[in-house]
Amino acid sequence: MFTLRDTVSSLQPARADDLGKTLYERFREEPDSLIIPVLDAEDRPIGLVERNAFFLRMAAEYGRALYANRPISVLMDVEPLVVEADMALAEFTNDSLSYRASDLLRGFIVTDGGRYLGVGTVLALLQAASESNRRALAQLASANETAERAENFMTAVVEAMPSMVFVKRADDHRYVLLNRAGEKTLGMSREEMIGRTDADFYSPEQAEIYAQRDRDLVASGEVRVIEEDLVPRKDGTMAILRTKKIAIFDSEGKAEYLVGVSEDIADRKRAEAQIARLAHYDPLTELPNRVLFQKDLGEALSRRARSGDKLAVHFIDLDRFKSVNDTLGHPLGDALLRIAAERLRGCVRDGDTVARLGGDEFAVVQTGLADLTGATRLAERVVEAMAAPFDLQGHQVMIGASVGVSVAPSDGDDADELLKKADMALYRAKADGRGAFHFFERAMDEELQARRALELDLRRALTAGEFQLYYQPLYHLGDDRVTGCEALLRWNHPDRGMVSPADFIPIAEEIGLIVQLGEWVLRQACAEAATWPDHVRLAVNLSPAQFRDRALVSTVVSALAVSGLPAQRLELEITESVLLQDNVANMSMLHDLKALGVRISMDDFGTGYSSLSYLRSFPFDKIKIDQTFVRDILEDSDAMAIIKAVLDLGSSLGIVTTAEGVETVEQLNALRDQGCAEIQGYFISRPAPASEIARLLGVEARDLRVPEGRQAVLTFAPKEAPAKTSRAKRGVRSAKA
Ligand SMILES: Nc1nc2c(ncn2[C@@H]2O[C@@H]3COP(=O)(O)O[C@H]4[C@@H](O)[C@H](n5cnc6c(=O)[nH]c(N)nc65)O[C@@H]4COP(=O)(O)O[C@H]3[C@H]2O)c(=O)[nH]1
Repeated sequence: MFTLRDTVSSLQPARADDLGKTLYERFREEPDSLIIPVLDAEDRPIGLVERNAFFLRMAAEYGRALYANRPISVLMDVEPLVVEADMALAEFTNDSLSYRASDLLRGFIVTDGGRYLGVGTVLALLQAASESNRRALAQLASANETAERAENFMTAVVEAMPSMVFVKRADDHRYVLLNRAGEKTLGMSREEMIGRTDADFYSPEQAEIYAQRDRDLVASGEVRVIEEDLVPRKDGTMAILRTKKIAIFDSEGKAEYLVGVSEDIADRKRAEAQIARLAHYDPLTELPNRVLFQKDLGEALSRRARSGDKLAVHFIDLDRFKSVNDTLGHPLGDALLRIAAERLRGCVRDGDTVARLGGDEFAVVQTGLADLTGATRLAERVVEAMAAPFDLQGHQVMIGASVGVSVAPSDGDDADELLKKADMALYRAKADGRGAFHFFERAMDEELQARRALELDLRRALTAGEFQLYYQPLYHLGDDRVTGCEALLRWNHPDRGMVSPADFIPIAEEIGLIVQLGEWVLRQACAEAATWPDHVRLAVNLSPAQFRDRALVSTVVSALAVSGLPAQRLELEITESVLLQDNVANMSMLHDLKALGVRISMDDFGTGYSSLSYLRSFPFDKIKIDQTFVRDILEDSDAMAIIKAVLDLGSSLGIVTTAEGVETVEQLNALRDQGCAEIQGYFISRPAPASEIARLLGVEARDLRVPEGRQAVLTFAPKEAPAKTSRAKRGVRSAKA
């Protein structure tokens, strides 16, 4: 007996928890699969995903981003028609008149004992019917009236099929059938078509191609697929069809009919083109994305190798984009990126590639250069174009851009290498003050290697016990004694010797090590300070990056509890950048710390924005005047005026003021004359290890005083050899602000 088992083609199913991107890849690799059945863990069918519906969904804006990583169970839109394999075709055709035509046409799932076996398609039904040489139909006919029902069924199905179905006679290639979808696809009625051949509709060349295909089909006896065929419609427009054809043979093996099913793939082609576009273009700016940029750069480099010209890669980063995005919101941030992309397009020549690599990073491939003049000009044009104000719905915004440039062949001839070197040059342009461009130089590579090595060493240093704390006294001029010590971190590198905190703290911030390191400093310093006399406070620097760690307050609580140091003896020094970034959260942490009884100092005052509003926004216990003012106090009347103003401000707000970097008795006396309460600096003592400080504090408690005289009295010799610092100290803790 002819059963549905004979119509099953095995089609690899998907699992409910597979991801959308698995389906996407399968549909692309298997153009024959119109559906993919979805199974549960026990191999039972639970759904179907349709090719066209799926592609349209993935091609929609953000479609891929939305669905690619979702499980297939979310993407199933169709309840499958499930039939058991042993069902007789006769019975199926009987029953099938009650099914929805679309269920059948899309394909139905055939199971064996409830478990998935494969899919049945209408085309497979037709084919199976011919292969069994009408045996099935004859049997059906004998089973009273079933043949007629089967034929009715077949006709109903063929008519309802959304794909074009046509049948020709195998001997003279005359059309004998065209379904409704076929009439629509070709723009021709069946009356016009039936009884004629292709030669009656198409050019002789076209008709001959079709005739040859038909002859091949009969000769091979196999299913043939024409992946993409441009077929003229009656009105002259073109249909894009994918056609599957089979020949149907009679009992003597003579070809009787040629059956074709054509699918109009114009929509699918459009969706695929859209997807290809999404894979290569940035939807926001419509510029090529990183993938296409790298492809274009690779091709441009091959052309360059033949022509011998130079080629430049410009890596462009918008300078203050993040703050625009944060303050004006993402829609205006997007608008800015679109305008920036437009300006960049306006800077380059036709044939050069402008791409958005992501975020606020863009890149340009500039080809056909005889020397570096052209590259310099382009970089200048980009910097200039980005420096002009951006009008964002009435907000005038200035951001600027920095550019790093690498050149082939002098900096390399490989896409990744050139991009990497342009990036290094960009890093330098930013470090040099932004709004500038820089060409790659070999030394940058060496610097980068050195920095990488330092990063690796730094990650290791904490466990290797290479960090140590030094302490520098804070001297109270009114009480004439040391009333506190500031903990200053030292890294004793096994090969490099002492590395300055100005060199390694910014790196620790960048690589995220500062939280761990800062916690070590707090715990170590609290433990050491707990052994000092009760009136001596401990000051500890906090990096803005430590405020990103929501556990900061509990770390402080724990360091105090474990060491037994009273909270009132701990002073935390912050810079104003802590108040600049993520203001609300940081402010609430500062209040929590203050509520513990810990004192909060504003460090390096006078170097940044020094906005008075910061002093009003939080009840600071202390202001530390930056050492640059103290250094100039005797020579520069402006420095003196600023110090006076800060001292007045401190006293009117009831905040203690400390002057940093006091190196001479003249500076000390000048500060004392202005009413400064507290000083810190080499004149009192250089930073020294804990053991020295403990000794000093013991001695000092007995008899050391700073007199009105001329020399330093904390006769304690400077113990610290100065560390080599390659960067200015200023802004060390605000590097990431
Ligand atoms: N020329 C001169 N310099 C003086 C004088 N008196 C003190 N100094 C130096 O000035 C710096 C004062 O620390 P800072 O402003 O908080 O500046 C510190 C601070 O911002 C940061 N830092 C140090 N330790 C830590 C730490 O444990 N955590 C964090 N987050 N930052 C730290 O590194 C910066 C540099 O630290 P150091 O190199 O130890 O440099 C120290 C100190 O050695 C003087 O009379 N003349």
